[in-house]
Amino acid sequence: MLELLTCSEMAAADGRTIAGGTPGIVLMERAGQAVAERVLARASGRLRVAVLCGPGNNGGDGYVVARLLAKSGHDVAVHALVPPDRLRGDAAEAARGWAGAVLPLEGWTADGFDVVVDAIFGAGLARDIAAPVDSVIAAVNESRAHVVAVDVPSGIDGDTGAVRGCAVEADETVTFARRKPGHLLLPGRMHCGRVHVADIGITDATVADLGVRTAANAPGLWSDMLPRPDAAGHKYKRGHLVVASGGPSRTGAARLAARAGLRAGAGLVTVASPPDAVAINAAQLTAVMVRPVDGAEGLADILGDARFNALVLGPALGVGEETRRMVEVAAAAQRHLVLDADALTSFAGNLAGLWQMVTSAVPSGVVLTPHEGEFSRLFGEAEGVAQARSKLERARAAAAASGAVVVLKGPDTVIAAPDGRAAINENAPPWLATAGTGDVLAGIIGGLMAQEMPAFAAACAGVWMHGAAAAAFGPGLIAEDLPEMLPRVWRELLELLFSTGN
Ligand SMILES: NC(=O)C1=CN([C@@H]2O[C@H](COP(=O)(O)OP(=O)(O)OC[C@H]3O[C@@H](n4cnc5c(N)ncnc54)[C@H](OP(=O)(O)O)[C@@H]3O)[C@@H](O)[C@H]2O)[C@@H](O)CC1
Ligand SMILES: Nc1ncnc2c1ncn2[C@@H]1O[C@H](COP(=O)(O)OP(=O)(O)O)[C@@H](O)[C@H]1O
Ligand SMILES: [K+]
Repeated sequence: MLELLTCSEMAAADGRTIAGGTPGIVLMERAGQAVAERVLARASGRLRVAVLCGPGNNGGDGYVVARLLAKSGHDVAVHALVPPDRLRGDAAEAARGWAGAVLPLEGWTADGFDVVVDAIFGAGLARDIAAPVDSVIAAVNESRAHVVAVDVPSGIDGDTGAVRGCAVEADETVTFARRKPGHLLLPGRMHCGRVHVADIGITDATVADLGVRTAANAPGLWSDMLPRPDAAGHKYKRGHLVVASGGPSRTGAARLAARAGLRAGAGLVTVASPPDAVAINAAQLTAVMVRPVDGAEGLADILGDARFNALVLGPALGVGEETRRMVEVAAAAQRHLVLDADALTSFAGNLAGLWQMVTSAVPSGVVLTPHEGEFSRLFGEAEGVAQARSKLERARAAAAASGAVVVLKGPDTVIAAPDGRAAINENAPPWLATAGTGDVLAGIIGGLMAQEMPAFAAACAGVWMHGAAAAAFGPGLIAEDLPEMLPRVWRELLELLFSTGN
């Protein structure tokens, strides 16, 4: 159930289900039923319900909801953007099932309604919302009524999560078969309230046949690739992660990443430190080791030892030629690589160099972890990025342009692979936005890759574990707290895996 369907994939699933013998009106009836159930779940007495119906099938769902709620004894008013005789197909049929009055949508006010069912626009939203719907949406958002959106809050683009002019702020959203990217991407996610997925008879096999490439990021996506504790294992079997440190006044970021890599399960972790910063690093490290490494040349020397199998390069490393050369040395030495912060910025304006470096690295892949600023410096000019309609499409275009797995960070982090797979993360709490948490993320992903977890899976798992660690700690979090929460996250993950037999 982790797949996220675009509006056109949903339409294809709908079409195939209808072709398989389930009439469209039956799907609409089930959709309306699922929405009505959500409203009824709240009812302790007679409710005053406004059902706001648009001109398409989203409105059709609304007429079904209106009929079912009225039948259950609630006081229902239908307000429609177009008169029922202008509806077509299944929506027209659904409207014929509504015996009550149909009032105009224009000028609707929230007076006295307990519940608003938003069935104005769903997957068919095609342009920005204008008058008179804009003022109706403003009235919905100002009202005290409980708002239940059908499929997506009207005004939210289901594919991109964008607000098209203005959008309903729902308390609950009932969608069908699977969630859509717009339920997870911002700002869409903030408009949905709680999202329920209703089964309307579109089978898992029908969804599987669509070849969907986008998923919500959750353990089901990568748990079978997680490194497992092995009774016969020893530390050398769990990889040796190297994290490069900046100079004497810029060492903290590498230590944060290093500790996170160790907590993520790497058998050993070494901070590769400029010689003049070794004393500072050594004074603050215990389980993590330190080694003097002087720039790209020094890195090439230590990579003569095949046991150093993964590297995190970038946190506070410095922007410029030397950092770029360190990245190239690591890639040429065929190590698993996580590139963050300064390592990314060192390739700004040099996408061809980045591509060359990535494609010379190990086939299992390179992971790039830009935040929005680093992303635009690096990929602003990349093919497909400027034209992309959403964060999801931008991350995908960047992965294709670089050949690397791209983790485009933020409250709705998108992880995209060059082969087109992508995942949207949703477990990161807002208190994760604090200095140094990005360094920790790079370390977690590096730690998983040191254990030979494939790049895309390691990136998805790392992002999820990072969010789960922050959620487990709670508000007041600082970056140092994150690695210390990983044991709890691991325990929960492993319990989940053993309980589901995976
Ligand atoms: N697929 C499935 O499996 C199932 C789908 N189901 C339901 O169907 C919904 C999709 O229905 P849909 O395709 O008819 O689109 P919908 O959102 O009703 O809007 C289209 C209408 O709005 C209009 N319009 C668009 N933008 C506008 C704007 N800014 N301002 C003004 N007008 C605008 C547009 O006009 P046009 O662009 O043609 O001029 C057209 O008339 C889906 O969300 C779900 O609820 C369920 O029944 C269960 C099975
Ligand atoms: N509003 C937010 N809600 C949840 N997570 C966030 C939010 N803003 C940022 N993050 C996460 O916090 C981390 C910040 O990383 P980054 O921007 O590299 O910071 P730093 O360079 O200080 O380490 C990323 O994992 C990002 O996804
Ligand atoms: K809607």
